[in-house]
Amino acid sequence: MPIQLLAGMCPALTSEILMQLTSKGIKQVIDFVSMDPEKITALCGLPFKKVLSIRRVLLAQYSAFPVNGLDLYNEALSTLAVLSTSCSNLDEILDCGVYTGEVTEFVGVSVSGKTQLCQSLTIQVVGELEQNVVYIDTTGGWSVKRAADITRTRFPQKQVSSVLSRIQLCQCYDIKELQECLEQLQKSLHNQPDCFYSSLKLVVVDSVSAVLGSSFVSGTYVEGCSLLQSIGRRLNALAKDFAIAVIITNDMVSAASTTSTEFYSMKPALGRCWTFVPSVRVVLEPDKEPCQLWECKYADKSCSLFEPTIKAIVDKSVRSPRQSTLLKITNAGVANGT
Ligand SMILES: Nc1ncnc2c1ncn2[C@@H]1O[C@H](COP(=O)(O)OP(=O)(O)OP(=O)(O)O)[C@@H](O)[C@H]1O
Repeated sequence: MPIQLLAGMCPALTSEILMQLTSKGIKQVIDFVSMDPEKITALCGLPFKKVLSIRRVLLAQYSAFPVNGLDLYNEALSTLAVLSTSCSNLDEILDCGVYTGEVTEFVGVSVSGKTQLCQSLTIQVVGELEQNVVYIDTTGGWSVKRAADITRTRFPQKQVSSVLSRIQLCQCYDIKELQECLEQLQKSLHNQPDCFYSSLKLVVVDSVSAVLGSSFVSGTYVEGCSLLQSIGRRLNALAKDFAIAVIITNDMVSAASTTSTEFYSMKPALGRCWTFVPSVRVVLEPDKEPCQLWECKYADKSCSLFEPTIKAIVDKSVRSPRQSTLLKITNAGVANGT
């Protein structure tokens, strides 16, 4: 803040003193309060006591209220929540579940179970914790029938319609729509137009990589990257500012391998400019060939017999080491694998 703006606000800071300060290069309030008062006295030829009194007034009026480390720690604890996934294997590798204030990413090839996991977690949060969820679907993968089936199997005593009414579904099919949707969500969380937002604990984006293609095709590569980074920042801001858990999914794509034994290897579609976004990244690897899983994905009847097993590997985490576990997709959603 320029020191000139304080003219008339602090009686001791007269226009002559302001001129003397600015002529000696002390142009910002921060320059004044951070400089040694004796140095200011010598530099500007001002009385030492006057400099001290101006400094005291400025510090009292304009500095932030001091908070100690313990208060900050307690505040962080009170806003932190860990949402259990209902699957003990997954909770174990995630250090008890999905954390509010963080972005958790699930990466995997097509049919590796990313959407099933997102739907499963959503039903868990609305059914068990009775908290609200915003589900942003960019692939058309959200299925009300599947959500209702998981609800009926997991919470037979609850009314499906009342559980599902806690979910707000948003469909976006390009990166700009996604950006607008997140912007709108941030505004709604600030203004709280209805009580839905005060109990919002989870935001799901399935998938971020699916909206990437359209923007890279229609715009330049740099434009696509900057849009992607702004989405990443927005997701993190949502998580941190409103103590919400954010779950996103990311596809795997083949890329030229750096080892001499393989021609290509699989890599997350959202590349380097995305790596700073998630605090936790879990890679999902199905045990079956994708073609078998595709058959099952589009043949509803066989799914319950099939129950594919998925290996979940923690690839990045601020808490737990790299570890893996087995999961299974069942009629009741994601469960422990054998
Ligand atoms: N009711 C069910 N019971 C058991 N397994 C199921 C059921 N419904 C779907 N599946 C399994 O879930 C898998 C599909 O997972 P999902 O659609 O979550 O994949 P995905 O990683 O999101 O794929 P994509 O990236 O193509 O959207 C299939 O292997 C299918 O067999």
